[in-house]
Amino acid sequence: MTVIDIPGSKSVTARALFLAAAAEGTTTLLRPLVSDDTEGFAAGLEALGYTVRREPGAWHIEGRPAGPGVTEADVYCRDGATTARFLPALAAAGHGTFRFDASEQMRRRPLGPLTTALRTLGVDLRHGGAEGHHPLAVHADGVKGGALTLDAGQSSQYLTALLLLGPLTAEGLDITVTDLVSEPYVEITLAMMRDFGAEVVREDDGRGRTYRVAPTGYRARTYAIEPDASTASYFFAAAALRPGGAVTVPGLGTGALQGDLAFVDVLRRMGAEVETTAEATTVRSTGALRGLTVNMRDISDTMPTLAALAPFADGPVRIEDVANTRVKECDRLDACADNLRRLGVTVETGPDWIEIHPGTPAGPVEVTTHRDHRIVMSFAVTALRTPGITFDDPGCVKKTFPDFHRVFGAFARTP
Ligand SMILES: O=C(O)C1=C[C@@H](OP(=O)(O)O)[C@@H](O)[C@H](O)C1
Ligand SMILES: C=C(OP(=O)(O)O)C(=O)O
Repeated sequence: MTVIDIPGSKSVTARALFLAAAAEGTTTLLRPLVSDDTEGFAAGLEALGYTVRREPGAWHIEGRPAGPGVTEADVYCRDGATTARFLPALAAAGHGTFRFDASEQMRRRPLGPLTTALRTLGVDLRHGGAEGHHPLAVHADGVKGGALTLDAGQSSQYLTALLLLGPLTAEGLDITVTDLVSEPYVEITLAMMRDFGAEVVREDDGRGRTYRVAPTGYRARTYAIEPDASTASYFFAAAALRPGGAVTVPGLGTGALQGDLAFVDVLRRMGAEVETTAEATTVRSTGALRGLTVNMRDISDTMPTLAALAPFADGPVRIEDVANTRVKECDRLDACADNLRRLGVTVETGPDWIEIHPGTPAGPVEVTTHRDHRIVMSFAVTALRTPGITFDDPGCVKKTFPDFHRVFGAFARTP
């Protein structure tokens, strides 16, 4: 049985950095993810005048409940959507002029509903180019709070950014949501806000759901980051694929925060054996890999993992309700379909679905990654059974897992 230590969760690290920065006191984050996304988030905080002291295995953040420690800043968000969407909300609670920009890839990704919501709250926010995209400037003078309606059908990160801002407003925030994808990420947000002292409730009525956030601020604490469940999906998929394969991931057990751990339920439906204890999750191959139809609206970061595994199933794999994967690091439905077709696999796609037929992928093929870490890590699973797969940009895994090739390669070589 191979035991793999998976690096910390990107989503939990990003939220913890926001909460620590906004809290009263000094927070210590244990086992934060160290990758381009989270280092970019921490660097963004530093540009805004926060202090982040990094030690191996622990980051210490001095909180500033009054907001950024500078009155003017330029923040570069790299490729990270958590950085690009959460930090403008943090800046809005402060006082000053804060300019944000991001990579070409991130500039293409939308954030219009978030910028519209911030303006509704009275924030003077101006775009440097296209409306609803980076670059943008926040001319901040605190946020009074109030009520707003939000469409988070394209990204839950708009809602998370506003929820995180809620406790920093003068009067609190009521957010009524008309549509929502990736809902488990909002559950992570709510749980972590409460861990840092916030009061937030969710009410459902005929019109939809409303999140009511009280103006409590946040309290610093020591917080341990759990391993990244989306990263773990490549190892779980590999274990399910390899004859006699098995892997245990410690730190992702029944109490895990991340919805993406539900990827193992998909593998179980396909025939793998899955065991989840309080401390860990184990996936074992049974030799069977069945086709299935699955709705991945809640766990769409694992759509490419399943797509890359799918040709080896004994029937078609149809993945539904994943339109928002078209506005990630790349259009992931098209990227998965194109690369699978180049490997000789039959694939159909629609606006929000993909169907992959059984087949034997054949190289040599250089996978077109579109600088998307998940395309690389997913097709590394396909490569376990397909000689001749290479990548046009293997290094883009640095977004969430700089050491992926070494760790996954060593895992693949274990008998
Ligand atoms: O809040 C978060 O940390 C995330 C939410 C999800 O995005 P969407 O809500 O845009 O689907 C997910 O895909 C992303 O990797 C991380
Ligand atoms: C979509 C992703 O990242 P983000 O939206 O945080 O940039 C991802 O990590 O798959």
